[in-house]
Parts: sequence; structure tokens; C-alpha cells
Amino acid sequence: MSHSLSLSAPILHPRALLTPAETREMDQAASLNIEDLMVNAGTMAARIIRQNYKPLKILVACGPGNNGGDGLVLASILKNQGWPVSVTLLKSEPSSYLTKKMLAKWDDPIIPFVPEEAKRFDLVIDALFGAGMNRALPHIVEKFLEAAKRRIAIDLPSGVEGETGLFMGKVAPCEMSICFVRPRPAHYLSPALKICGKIKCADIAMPTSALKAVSPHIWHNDPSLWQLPTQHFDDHKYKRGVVSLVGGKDMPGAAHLSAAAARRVGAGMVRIVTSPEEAPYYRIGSAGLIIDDDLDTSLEDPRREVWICGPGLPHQKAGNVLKKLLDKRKSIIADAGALSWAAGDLSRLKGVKVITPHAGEFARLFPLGDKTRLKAAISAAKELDSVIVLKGEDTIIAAPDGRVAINSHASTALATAGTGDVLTGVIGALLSGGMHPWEASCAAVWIHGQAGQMAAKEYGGWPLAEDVVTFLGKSRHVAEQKMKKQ
Ligand SMILES: NC(=O)C1=CN([C@@H]2O[C@H](COP(=O)(O)OP(=O)(O)OC[C@H]3O[C@@H](n4cnc5c(N)ncnc54)[C@H](O)[C@@H]3O)[C@@H](O)[C@H]2O)[C@H](O)CC1
Ligand SMILES: [K+]
Repeated sequence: MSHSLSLSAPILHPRALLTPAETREMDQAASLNIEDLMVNAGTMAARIIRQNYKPLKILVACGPGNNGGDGLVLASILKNQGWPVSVTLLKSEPSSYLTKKMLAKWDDPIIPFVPEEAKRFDLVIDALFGAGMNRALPHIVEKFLEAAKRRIAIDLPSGVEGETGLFMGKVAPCEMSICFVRPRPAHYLSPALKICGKIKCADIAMPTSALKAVSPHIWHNDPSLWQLPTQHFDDHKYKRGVVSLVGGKDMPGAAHLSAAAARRVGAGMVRIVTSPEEAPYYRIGSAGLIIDDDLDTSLEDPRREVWICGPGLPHQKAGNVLKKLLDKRKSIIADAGALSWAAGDLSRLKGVKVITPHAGEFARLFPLGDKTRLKAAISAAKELDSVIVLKGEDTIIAAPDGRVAINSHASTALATAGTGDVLTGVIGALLSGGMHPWEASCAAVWIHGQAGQMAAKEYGGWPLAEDVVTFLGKSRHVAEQKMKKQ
């Protein structure tokens, strides 16, 4: 048996998140090597545990499928290295022939699968169910895992559905999830992301031919997914990008936040269009911001391609503005008021490039039915032919061509009023810089998350939306540095 282990991940699809179905496809394509892959998986899991823990009393709980086989390999390795390791089995006769084979090599007594035993150990390794989890978690498994003091999951915590992140029973939180080849969408999707703990993904030398057998469509949002425009010696403000917004009467702050964000993240010029009555109030703002007082004239300028419609606009006004923008075929980011205006009549958004709903706005536009958020966002993007940025702790960015990114680069500090307007401004700036709408949206969500983290650090965990704006330039720089390293 060859153990060609290396920690340098294969470069094919480095940020892909593989669904259980895609993992099965890949494993089938690697069926000749599947035993080696299981040994590699168990070996790498044992290595990760050694790197992160001092020897402690471990109980490896093994299920009937290949997840259990990984557990048996890692148990043997840790035992050979002198760790106090025991094994328990959900079923005395595994269904996977490979797991049976690995079990035959384990010659210590098998501990009974009862909660009282789980309690006796310092740490329980959950190798019960992984990608093959296909029905509700048995009650005995719930009780057993709940009784453990601490848990680490192999692949996924048992009971988590790998594609959607939904729970198929009562799932116990783990302090670490060790997965192989690529993580699963569930590792980064709510509610699972809260209970997966630290995610460690190990290379198990999956043959490139097997990686090539799958065409992933779900990605973990990261600077390797997109290319930010760089600065050039012959840049000028129009080349860098012009962003226009329409500002209303009652909530000028929203338009100001979007505008400030667009400027801070690098737009060449940002203009707020409002009425002659409101314009003087808007002008008491930043010196570098331009205020216009006539929408129709502003729309005639061909250099003003990108428009943000919605922040701070009541829905009727947003609707009137949106109709004009669509009529002039502008590149539109629709948010807030524009989304309320379209609730119940999606055709009102046809032609918009990007929409940025939070969960409530999304549900009013696209009733979820029995779809998960991920599936609903993917089908909504196709139906509307627009990029959907479904905001939340696990922001989902879906493109009409079926690509979808899940973002985990964020901060709970972003859960305050105004940060959504900031994100819209960032998307506007990147779109005006010439980026593709899906890439601009992915990059904006990442940069916004980075700025949230930096502002949280600066302000003791409690920044204002305005503080997030001030970090956008530095955050863009962090993204640029990460892009360069790849
Ligand atoms: N490419 C890789 O990442 C590799 C991962 N490996 C490991 O293999 C598992 C997936 O193995 P599989 O046998 O397909 O699935 P499971 O072990 O999760 O379970 C299948 C087994 O369990 C039965 N079952 C499923 N759900 C339930 C339930 N709720 N109640 C009762 N029984 C259930 C099902 O019918 C099967 O009998 C992956 O997670 C990795 O850990 C490979 O080792 C290497 C390649
Ligand atoms: K597991």
C-alpha cells in the first residue's frame, strides 16, 4: 500500500466545496485507490490531532460506512504512537467492506456504544457518519455524542447534511472538523457552521484524474476566486469608475454610507443624485462627494454606467427611479427600497445586475418553500438572471450561470444598521472598476468582511458602520496582497 502523503494540496479547484454527491463521484473515479485514500485520510486525521492536542484519553466512535473506516485507521495510528485510544462501534458488523478490513486490524477490546462510556473519555472522535449521512440521526447516536465531554468530527459532525448544512437530528457541537480533499458546503453554511469548530482540510493524495471527474460549482469565497483591478500610471477618475446613487429625503445617511464606502474602496468618482430641495442638505457632507439635483440629466451621461438604487429610498420612489435606470440600461445594484418595491412582482427587477437582500427581503422576493437558502439563492439567480447576494453570517453569492460562493470571512460586529449600505457601495465601486458582477460581489463581500474584522479590532468589538467604511481601503489592500501570494 503506497502512502504518498504530502501537505501541498492539489491545485485543481483549490477553493471548491464538494457536495456529498460530488465526493461520491470523485471517490468512484478513484475507486482503484480507495483503500489508500482511507488510509491517507486516517493518517492525516491522526497527524492533525497530534499537532493540535497533547495525548489524552480518546474514544473513537466508528460508524458502519467509510467514515468509520477513517476512524479505525486513525485509532490504530494514535495507539501505535502510545496514545490511550479505545474504539467503539455503532454496529458490530460494518456495511463498508473497507471498514470491515480496518476493523480486522484492531485487536483491542471494543467498548460498548453507550453514553456512559462516552462520558468516561476526555475526547470522543465522531467517525460515525460523514458524507454518506442520508437519513435522520439514530436516537442512540444523539444520546452518545451528547454525553461526550469534548468532540472532534471526522469529515462532518454526525447529523449534519453535507450539502445544505441542515441538521438531521440533534447534533452536538465539535471543537474541530477534520475533512479531506475539499471541505463541504455545510462546513461554511448555517446552522452547521456554528457547530463544526475549527475546520482542518487535509490532502489525501486524491488522484488528479478523480478531481477532474467533478465540476464543482460551489466555492469558498476567497481572493483566489477573483481579480481586483490594479492601479495604473495612466489611471484617471473615469477609468477607475464612476458610481451614482439616488438619495432620498428621510434617510440620507444610507446613501451617504454607500457613497463613502464606494469612495473609500477606490471608486474614481461618486455622485449622489437628489432633488433641488434636498441637494443643499446632502452638500453638507464630504468635500469629495458630488451632489446632483436632476436625475434625468444625470442619466444622460454615458460615463455614469453604474447605479445603486435603494439605500434610503422609500419603495415607491425606489420603484420610479429603478424604472428609469432600467430604461437607460444602466448597470444596477438594487437594494433596500428597490427590493421592497419588487416584493410580489419579481419582473420589476428584470435587467438588474446585482441584488443584495437580507434573509427577510429574500423571502419576500423568492418564497423559500421547501428549498434551502443555498438552493433558493442558486435558483433565484437563474430565474432573475442577476447576481444574488443573500446576506447573513454565511453570505451566499449566486450567479445566473450556477456558480455560487459562500463567504465566511466576516465578523459579528457587522450586525448593525448601515453595514448593508456599506456593502452595496463596495459592490458599486468594484463593478464600476470593470469587474464581472459575480466577481465584484464576491470580492466586495470579502473586503467588507475584512473591514468589519479590522474595525472590530480597533473599536473593542463594537464598531459603527462608519468605522467599517474607514477600513475599506486597507481591507482592499489586504485582498490585493493575498491575490499576489497565489
Ligand atoms: N474523498 C473523500 O473525502 C474520502 C472520504 N472518506 C470517508 O468516507 C466517508 C463517506 O463514506 P460513506 O461510506 O459514503 O458514508 P458514511 O460513512 O457517512 O455512512 C454510510 C453508511 O451509513 C448509513 N447511514 C447513513 N445515514 C444514516 C443514518 N442517519 N442512520 C443510520 N445509518 C445511516 C448508510 O446507509 C451507509 O451504510 C467520508 O465522510 C469520509 O470520512 C474515505 O475514507 C476516503 C475518501
Ligand atoms: K463524522
